[in-house]
Amino acid sequence: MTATILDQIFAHKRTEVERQKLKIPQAKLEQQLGTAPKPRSLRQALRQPDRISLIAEVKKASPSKGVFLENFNPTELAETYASNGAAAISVLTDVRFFQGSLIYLRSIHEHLDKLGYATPLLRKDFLYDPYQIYEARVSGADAILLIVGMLDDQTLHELYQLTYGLGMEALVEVHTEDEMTRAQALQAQIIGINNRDLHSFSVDLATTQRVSASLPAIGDPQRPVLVAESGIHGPEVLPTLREWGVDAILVGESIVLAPDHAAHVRALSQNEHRA
Ligand SMILES: O=P(O)(O)OC[C@@H](O)[C@@H](O)c1c[nH]c2ccccc12
Repeated sequence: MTATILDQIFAHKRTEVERQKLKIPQAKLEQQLGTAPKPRSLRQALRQPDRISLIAEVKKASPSKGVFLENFNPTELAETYASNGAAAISVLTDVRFFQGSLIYLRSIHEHLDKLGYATPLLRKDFLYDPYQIYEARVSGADAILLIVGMLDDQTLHELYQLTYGLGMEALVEVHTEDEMTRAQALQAQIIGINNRDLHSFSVDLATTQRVSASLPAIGDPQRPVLVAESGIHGPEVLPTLREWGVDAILVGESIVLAPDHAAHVRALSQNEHRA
């Protein structure tokens, strides 16, 4: 089997995390927990009865498509998202492949705080080690991403418990029916279905419909908050997603590539469809 970009990402991530641990040991991060800002609830921000909520992503680049934004200003972008109706903001912190940074997360938190926005922030990265969860918390994350496909059940469980133990929430990402079964076994409260296959990078929106079929019925209080992730270009797909029982969408590329970021965020956020 040839090494995919995903394999390269994992291999490099290990090096990155081990290097960070030498710079700032976990004990040091744990000491900083006392002064870290109190997390806001992603779940509450996403679950609106009559609309699809938008998680807008601060995304400079991707491994499959390269750099999206030459003049990338993460705090300005986040401000545009928050002031135009995004319910939450996803901040990519992977350095090598997405050209993100934990520093962006921290500065976005500070910037929005100063402006009076309490928009929850999601740390978007390839998380596999408790160290990264502590890192997220002290950097101002309210929630983190856990990708089921890259974690064994024990690690998944451990990271999930730690996340909630530290007062944050997890967006548990799946791409297949099997992964959905594992997310449900975890009793995950927020489940994201990634329409993009992380191995081939091909995108198919129908993944959301297919993979969500095993969830409790729409309206059932046991049903987790459902997020459709990736490949969403414009508001025209929102009515269909609503029919499929989607509570929120996670959008990066189409926003950062839009000529007018604010207008595109507004278009994706203002979608009141009465059921
Ligand atoms: O840029 P898009 O197609 O709107 O997708 C956003 C988001 O879903 C995507 O960035 C993503 C979903 N899961 C991930 C895991 C790692 C890195 C990135 C991702």
